Amino acid sequence: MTGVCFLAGRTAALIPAAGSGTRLGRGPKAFVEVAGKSLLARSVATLAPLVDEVLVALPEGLALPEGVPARAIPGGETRQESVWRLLHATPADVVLVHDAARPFLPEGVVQALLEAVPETGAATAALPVADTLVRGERGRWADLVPRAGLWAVQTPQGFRRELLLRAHAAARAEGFSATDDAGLIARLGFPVTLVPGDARLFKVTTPGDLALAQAVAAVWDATS
Ligand SMILES: Nc1ccn([C@@H]2O[C@H](COP(=O)(O)OP(=O)(O)OP(=O)(O)O)[C@@H](O)[C@H]2O)c(=O)n1
Ligand SMILES: C[C@](O)(CO)[C@H](O)COP(=O)(O)O
Repeated sequence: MTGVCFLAGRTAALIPAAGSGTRLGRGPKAFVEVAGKSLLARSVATLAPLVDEVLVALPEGLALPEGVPARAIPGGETRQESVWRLLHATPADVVLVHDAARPFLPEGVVQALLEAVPETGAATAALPVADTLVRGERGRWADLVPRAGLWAVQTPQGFRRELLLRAHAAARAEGFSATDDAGLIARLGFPVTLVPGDARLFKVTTPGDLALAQAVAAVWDATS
């Protein structure tokens, strides 16, 4: 174990990076570069010094970019399937699942997650919702959604690996799919700790996000 000494056992970062980046429209998204560095390389750079190993799920037939300190496996058809495969590729006791598509990961968020996991077995970075929320119908305002108590869920998400494996296995057995891993745990009735996330942890999803990422990179690269 390298950076964190309050956890017993081995820790692995699992990075689902096998998506096709359809909404961004620039090919496999993990390989898209921002200020000369791929989204994947940026995500790995924060995590590698804080865990024992980094595992990445890549699109079939693609290899890791040179110099990325990780081990790669082929990903699946969905994010959930990619994480399922990653979970089977490590013996680690604690896993941090982090989207390659969230390239600006403050170290403090990782440390907070690693401190939270021993308490409940599951924790996620998340931010309280700051905007007014509304349900729309055919482009028109239908109902106001009270935002009190609502959080926007980010990654990383940290888990005892056995617990996350159990949650994934249950979901697979029932044909259930979720947009993230913490949701699979909560669905079984287990607690998930909400750890303060960070605005810079936004997910690069659309071309507009890529423009924002270019601007953040200018500051990030100059200060970290
Ligand atoms: N079959 C898949 C699909 C997604 N991911 C990963 O899950 C993360 C979040 O997914 P998303 O942002 O939706 O990425 P894409 O699936 O690539 O985007 P899109 O839905 O626009 O195609 C990304 O790091 C992506 O690479 C994955 O590992 N395997
Ligand atoms: C896992 C996630 O990033 C948490 O917010 C999100 O659910 C991924 O969603 P996507 O539609 O697969 O990008």
